[in-house]
Amino acid sequence: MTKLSVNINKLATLRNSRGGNVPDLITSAQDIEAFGAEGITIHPRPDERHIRYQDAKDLKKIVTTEFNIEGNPVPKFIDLVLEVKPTQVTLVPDAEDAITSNAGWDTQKHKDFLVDVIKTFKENGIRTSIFVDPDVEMVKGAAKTGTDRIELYTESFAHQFAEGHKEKSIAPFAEAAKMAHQLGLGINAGHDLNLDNIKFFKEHIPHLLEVSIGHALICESIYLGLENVINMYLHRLK
Ligand SMILES: CC(=O)[C@@H](O)[C@H](O)COP(=O)(O)O
Ligand SMILES: NCC(=O)COP(=O)(O)O
Repeated sequence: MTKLSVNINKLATLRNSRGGNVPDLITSAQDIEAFGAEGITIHPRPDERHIRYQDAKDLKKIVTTEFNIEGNPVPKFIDLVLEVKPTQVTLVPDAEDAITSNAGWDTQKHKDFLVDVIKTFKENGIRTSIFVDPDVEMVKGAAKTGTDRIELYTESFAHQFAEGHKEKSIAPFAEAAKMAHQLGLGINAGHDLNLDNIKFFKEHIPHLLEVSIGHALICESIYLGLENVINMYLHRLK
């Protein structure tokens, strides 16, 4: 059974674009859970361009499924996570100016740093996951950090899958996942997963515990909801 955690960054982007509180992230998260999602993911970035640090605190009060906070463990982020105490923290090596996450950890180069922060989070009862590329050596390095789980960075899979290279797209992920399972690591995955590629990914990655999906899920929701909403307006305008 693979849990679906919905990343609500894009709802915050929409809210912030108008300066008000529409859509309301609290109501949205509650509805997303009511519709069956098994987790809520947020990825506050240092510039707070979508999720604000205050959102993390407010969401903690109402999320009843798994609450997953992702981000680069800079001091401000570590303090936030220790205060909020989500179910899971996912560590991502984001550059400050990155448009979106674009690489996994070098788990060998950053081993000592990761060991330290992971220990701190685990001592506070927070499950840890670290974002890694589908590279067996990086998975082996992850196992040495003490993390509970890894999150496989699926951008390369999604890109190659969309170009029709299905077998090539999944091969490194299947290998990395096999190694992670052998080493006792839980397996999450995320980035650019969507309605077209998720079934294939799930079928080829055994022991997949959780996927976090945001950008595509919100775009798909807008598109698949358009017909319904346009008709509701037309009905009211009769
Ligand atoms: C780690 C990851 O892949 C996602 O959290 C993604 O980075 C979402 O962040 P943005 O919504 O800022 O693109
Ligand atoms: N961890 C990945 C995530 O939360 C969502 O990524 P995306 O679906 O917005 O690419």
